[in-house]
Amino acid sequence: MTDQQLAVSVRGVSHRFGDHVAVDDLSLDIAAGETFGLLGPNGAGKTTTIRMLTTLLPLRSGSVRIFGVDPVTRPMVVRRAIGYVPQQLSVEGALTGRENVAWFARLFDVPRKQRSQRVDDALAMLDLTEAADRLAGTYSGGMVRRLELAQALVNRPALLILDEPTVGLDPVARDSVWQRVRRMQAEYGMTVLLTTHYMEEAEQLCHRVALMHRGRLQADGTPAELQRQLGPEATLEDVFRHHTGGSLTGDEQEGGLRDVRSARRTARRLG
Ligand SMILES: Nc1ncnc2c1ncn2[C@@H]1O[C@H](COP(=O)(O)OP(=O)(O)OP(=O)(O)O)[C@@H](O)[C@H]1O
Repeated sequence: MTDQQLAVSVRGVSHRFGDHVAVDDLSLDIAAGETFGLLGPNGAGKTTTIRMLTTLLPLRSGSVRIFGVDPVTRPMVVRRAIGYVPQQLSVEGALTGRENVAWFARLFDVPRKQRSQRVDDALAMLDLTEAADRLAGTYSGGMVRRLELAQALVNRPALLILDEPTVGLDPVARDSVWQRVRRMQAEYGMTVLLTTHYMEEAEQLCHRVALMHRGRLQADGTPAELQRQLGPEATLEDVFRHHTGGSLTGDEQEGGLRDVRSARRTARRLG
């Protein structure tokens, strides 16, 4: 596969926080147009990896290419190609849904003449047209998440990166986010990279997945391939448990604290 057919190519990437190795010699490829899931328990290194791909963290060792472009030497080209929905809230409650998306359109340098159409299109794609002129502070958790997707979509990114897109949402809101992600992907043909703890989400959305544990890549392939390797009856959750030593939440202590943080984030979202 050539560099252009690869949306993301990661080679031998590591990242330390002090003595702690958060990402350890990671290599993976994501083909253009596929939906790729980065799976792993709390603290596996998923967000750190994403932050390096999006140029938010410096790349200290190894190499990354986004559509063949080196983010170290051409960070602006890479940033323009990427739409990023982080775990932290990126919606301003005192602005309307439309104003939130318009703000992102300005941030991303969407040409002035196209802005209002692009904002309308992004809101429509996420089924937020009717609620567009309400303050985002009045939105439900699921609507906030859809508004964040609309923000990330407004510059028509070639690569959409979603960090735990449905954490803290109820099953109905989760399903509605999944539908929109599928629709966005089908309509714009973009590459999607998402992280998730939910194996059902990975099975529903992802063409291929990679499993990380303690900073290292443990396995990658299609969900069906990984399941087959383990046995005829294996589920993706069995695969996950097999490669992470049985834990869906990582190190118990760390998982506890991080779960609280994640629940707080969700509560803020909903509140
Ligand atoms: N800014 C930081 N300073 C110090 N340590 C950090 C920092 N960010 C992350 N870490 C540590 O690096 C490791 C990987 O964290 P990371 O957030 O990448 O994991 P994750 O797989 O995204 O987890 P989660 O699913 O909980 O978001 C963890 O042990 C975490 O505590």
